[in-house]
Amino acid sequence: MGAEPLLSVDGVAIGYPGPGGRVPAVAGADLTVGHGETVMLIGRSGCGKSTVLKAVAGFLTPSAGRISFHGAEVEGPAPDRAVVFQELDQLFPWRTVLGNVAYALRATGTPRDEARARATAQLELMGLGHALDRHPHQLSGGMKQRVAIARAFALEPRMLLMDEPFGALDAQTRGRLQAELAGLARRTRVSILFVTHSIDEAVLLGDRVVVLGGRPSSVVETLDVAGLDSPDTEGFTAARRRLRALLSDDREEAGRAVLD
Ligand SMILES: Nc1ncnc2c1ncn2[C@@H]1O[C@H](COP(=O)(O)OP(=O)(O)OP(=O)(O)O)[C@@H](O)[C@H]1O
Repeated sequence: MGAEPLLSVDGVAIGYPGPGGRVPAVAGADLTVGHGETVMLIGRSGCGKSTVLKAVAGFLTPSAGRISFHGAEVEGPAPDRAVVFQELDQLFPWRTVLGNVAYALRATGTPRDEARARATAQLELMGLGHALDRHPHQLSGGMKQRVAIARAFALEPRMLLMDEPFGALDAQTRGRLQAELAGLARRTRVSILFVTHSIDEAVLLGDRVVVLGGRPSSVVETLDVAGLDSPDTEGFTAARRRLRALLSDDREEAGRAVLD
């Protein structure tokens, strides 16, 4: 791991336009992601996880604070930060599986033949070699997410930004894709910032878990969960217990804020 983190989010605040002016969503996000590290972002629904991820992607501009990536301030989206969303309809429905992945490479300046070759190799690596000519409507949910992940990896980004990519999948498919992602991340040493609702997913996939809480939200705790990849172990259970406590505290706080 290099001395400087790949991603550094410092004192970031983000709001959205509301009827009476700007409504703050995130008040103080502070986190880092090191080279080759997987950092999970967790918090109750609506606490601003996706908002932070979108700002790192360059889709939203913070009203305060700073996001630096690979030594420069984030000024907009770029292929060095590839995004995978939860929605199963993030592929172009009129393009084939191969076309979807090759298109992303073409759009970032890769020559046609090289784009097709790289796309084919990545899709084969992810067990989709038999489905290159299919269209998205001919795929299962798990296959669609696998294509979206293949498309992101094909770009060879420095960082993957994943917004609940497995949230719409059944438990079995989710487990399979989690294992595949962990394997790919290990092999490629890509860095990952991953939003999840699931405590077990956070502990299983993460090196660290960043907990967002409060309203507007800020980082309430960061947990080291590196190496905890078996749910039956004492370390895994302790991390799960701590995260449950933090998340239920935050739900109580949120409830009080509504009642006050
Ligand atoms: N485009 C938008 N315009 C106005 N408000 C928004 C917009 N996007 C999000 N918000 C608000 O900002 C807050 C944070 O939303 P965000 O989607 O980042 O939360 P989240 O933690 O990712 O939620 P979830 O876990 O439910 O996906 C919420 O109160 C939400 O209603």
